[in-house]
Amino acid sequence: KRPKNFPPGPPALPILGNILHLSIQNPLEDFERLRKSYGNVYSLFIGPHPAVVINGVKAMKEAIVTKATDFAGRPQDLFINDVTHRKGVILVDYGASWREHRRFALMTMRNFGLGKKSMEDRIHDEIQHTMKTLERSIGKALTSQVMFHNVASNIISQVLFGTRYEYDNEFIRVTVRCFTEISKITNGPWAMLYDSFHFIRNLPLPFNKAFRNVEILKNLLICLVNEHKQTRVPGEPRHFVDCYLDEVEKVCEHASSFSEDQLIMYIMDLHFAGTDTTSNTLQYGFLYLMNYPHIQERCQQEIDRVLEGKDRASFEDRHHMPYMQAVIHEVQRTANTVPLSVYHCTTKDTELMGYSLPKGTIIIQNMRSVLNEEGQWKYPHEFNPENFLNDQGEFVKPEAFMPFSAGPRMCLGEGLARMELFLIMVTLLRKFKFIWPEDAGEPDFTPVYGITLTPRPYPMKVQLRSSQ
Ligand code: HEM
Repeated sequence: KRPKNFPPGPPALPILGNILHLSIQNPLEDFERLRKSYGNVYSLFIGPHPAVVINGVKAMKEAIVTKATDFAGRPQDLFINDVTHRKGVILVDYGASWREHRRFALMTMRNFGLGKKSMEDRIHDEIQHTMKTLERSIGKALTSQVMFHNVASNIISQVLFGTRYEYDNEFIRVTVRCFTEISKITNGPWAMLYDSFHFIRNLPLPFNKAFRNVEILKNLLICLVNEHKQTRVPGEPRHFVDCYLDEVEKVCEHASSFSEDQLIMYIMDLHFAGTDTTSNTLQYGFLYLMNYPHIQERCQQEIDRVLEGKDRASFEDRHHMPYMQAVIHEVQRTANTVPLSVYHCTTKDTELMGYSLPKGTIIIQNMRSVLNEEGQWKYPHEFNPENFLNDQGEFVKPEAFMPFSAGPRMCLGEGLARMELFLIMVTLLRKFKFIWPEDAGEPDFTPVYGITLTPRPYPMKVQLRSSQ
């Protein structure tokens, strides 16, 4: 039963909640359909759990920016919480442990070069390896799927462990596979059934694969942390893991939430969040650029002009590349990489757009409702970089651009992701032309649903650009 003055929504059935109103394969269309019937703030029951779906910039900002802390919790009784043992940073509830770990990640990433030349160097080093993969594929069709996951995984690995892995190394192959599978299982049909029906939680059903994958990843990370413990010099950190271990030693001196046990899930969180998001955005980026060759060419003209005489792009160059900036932002807008953000929950009884929401209500951000919102974009429903250009051809960012969400829980890797997207796309487009193979048929932009949206595997042909 809906609490008093709770947002409206479709009638919920006992035990089943609203599961029959949603496609368990991909509920995104249903979220849009329900918005048309019930408005920008409506409610659903995920089994016994009341949830509110937020749509459109106005409601979204009121919740996660204006009433920030009221909406900054994370639900704790879902599939994903059991899989990640309620540790780490992404899914941890609003409170001291989350705050300390978030602050630590932001500070340590800055100390290890974010916003500085050293992070650009790491990204460029990794791009060199991708370029070799592409050079070997000239004239043949290749699939970009694993390639972009490898790049993104290695960049965040450099920050976390000070290491990159050859693309055929066991560690990177297993982690990328496990991350990709977890991303799909976690928002997939079995997770939805797990969240709705408590009695199936101990049964041997397909969702157990996510638990197995997390165990595999945990064991790999425990070995890795143990190796680093053998060689570290306290007080002289080489990377994120060393910094954290220094912090754990300080715990003896003052109360803190830092522990070695936390560390494993924490680095898994950062590694996962840093891999599956950027790589899927890049995959969409190149899919669009191959199918809109005039846009690809216009990017290349701007890149050639701005980088003339320079060996490589720097992140600062973005200020002289309004078109490239517009294209990258348009890729992010249309890719809608994290379609339901990460579920929030209310930390106390609160209100939203005149409705009353009790403490503990699950909050689902329908990101598409903002990224495609009519009235916010010149061309809400098409891939068109003009969405980010004004009449003078200057780059502008409308307030509805929020693929990283907003407020206290907003993505803490935004700075890194933006640097990666810019340097990778500019460097690859400067050297190569990306071509949709003639025999590949019509492109399919329909995403595979999960925590992240992924394009279906597609072929790509590369040619060296004659001017380079
Ligand atoms: C294109 C790339 C990326 C996109 C679109 C993206 C998007 C998001 C979104 C929508 C959230 C949820 C925010 C909320 O709950 O309100 C999030 C959270 C998060 N992201 Fe990202 N992300 C990206 C890249 C990264 C990278 C590279 C890292 C690496 C460090 C990262 C780390 C995190 C973490 C740790 C959180 C949880 C923050 C918290 O709960 O306090 N993300 N991201």
